[in-house]
Amino acid sequence: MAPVPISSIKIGHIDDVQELRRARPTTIPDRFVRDMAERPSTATPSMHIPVIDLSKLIEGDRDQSHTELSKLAVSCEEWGFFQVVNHGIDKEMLRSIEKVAMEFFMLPLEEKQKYPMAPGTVQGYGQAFVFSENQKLDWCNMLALGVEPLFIRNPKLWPTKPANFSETLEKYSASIRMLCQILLSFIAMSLHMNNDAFNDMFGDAVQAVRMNYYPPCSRPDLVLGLSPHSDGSALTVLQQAEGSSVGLQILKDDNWEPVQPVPNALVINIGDTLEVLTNGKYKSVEHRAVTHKDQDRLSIVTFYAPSYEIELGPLPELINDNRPCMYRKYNHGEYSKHYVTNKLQGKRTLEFAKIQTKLSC
Ligand SMILES: COC(=O)C(/C=C/C1=C(C)CCCC1(C)C)=C/O[C@H]1C=C(C)C(=O)O1
Ligand SMILES: O=C(O)CCC(=O)C(=O)O
Ligand SMILES: [Fe+2]
Repeated sequence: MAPVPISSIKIGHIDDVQELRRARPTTIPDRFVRDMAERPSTATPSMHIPVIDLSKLIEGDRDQSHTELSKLAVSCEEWGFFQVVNHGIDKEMLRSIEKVAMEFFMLPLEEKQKYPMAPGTVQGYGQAFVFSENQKLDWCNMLALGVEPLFIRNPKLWPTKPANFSETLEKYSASIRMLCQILLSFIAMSLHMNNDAFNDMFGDAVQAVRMNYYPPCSRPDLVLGLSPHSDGSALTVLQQAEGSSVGLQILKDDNWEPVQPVPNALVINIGDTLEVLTNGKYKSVEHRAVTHKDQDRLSIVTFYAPSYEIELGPLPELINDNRPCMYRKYNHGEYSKHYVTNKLQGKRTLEFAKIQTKLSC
């Protein structure tokens, strides 16, 4: 995907938050301090998003799989989020990706800066989605990499330290890819569609990984770890590293609700692409990350989306009198370009595809 011309973007100096934390300034630099309306409130109760047991879907008896499939439908329709347990990915694999990611973030800044995320691009180490000097910054360091298909990879941005980084990421990504395909087949079934419908439609699916490291922040009440956004993917798989602080929040009934991690579960969320394909039946829900005063946090996020060539739009079987067509047809490559060239701003990116007037599809 073509990066935005670097010369056209003035983003100013971006402080590295791990270095900021180390320096322990008495005040938080202004570029990180959010306007009042955006600041996270402290006293929110922790709520439990639905938990789906994949083993019941795959090998449960008729009743179990039927009940779990209905739970999956409700999760996608009412929450846009669920946690999946018994997903088949070994604990060792989960720990090994956490270990290499953490080892990378703990390297000296000069080493990490060998893999810079250039302004206007989304791959490498740094802060993505920054397009102006007066944009507020997230209290987060990230390493984002395209994984599949091979042409989206930029091998120069794959860290050589720790030595087993690439091998671990390859193995992890292959198992997460399989999980996404399995989940998409059950999601299709939950919509009374053929189980292969999405996997066949997606072609050679695009897969990218983003590792987010949130150092502690002395004023978690003033900053955000990650700005509110919905994901542009079809599905996102989010791993909250073992021992991390609670940090993910989802917008539910106009309240920011923290997601309590379930040990070894993976958090799955519906991205904009499935919202469009299902004509808004399944929701791509806004979410953000907050920071903690004393604890750091690591999340490993996989975005899974159709091939760039694919033309998308609401599926005809999900358009009816009760649910008139909400989105126009578009090319997924164009949407990806639109997504990565705009700042994260709630669900605004999806306006790209929204039908504003009462046109038919
Ligand atoms: C920091 O990056 C993101 O948050 C992100 C980007 C993903 C990508 C890469 C790192 C490499 C090239 C492909 C892609 C754009 C997927 C979010 O990804 C979402 C946004 C879209 C669109 C999507 O499919 O996933
Ligand atoms: O770190 C988190 O919990 C949220 C990450 C996220 O939403 C993302 O990377 O898109
Ligand atoms: Fe996200």
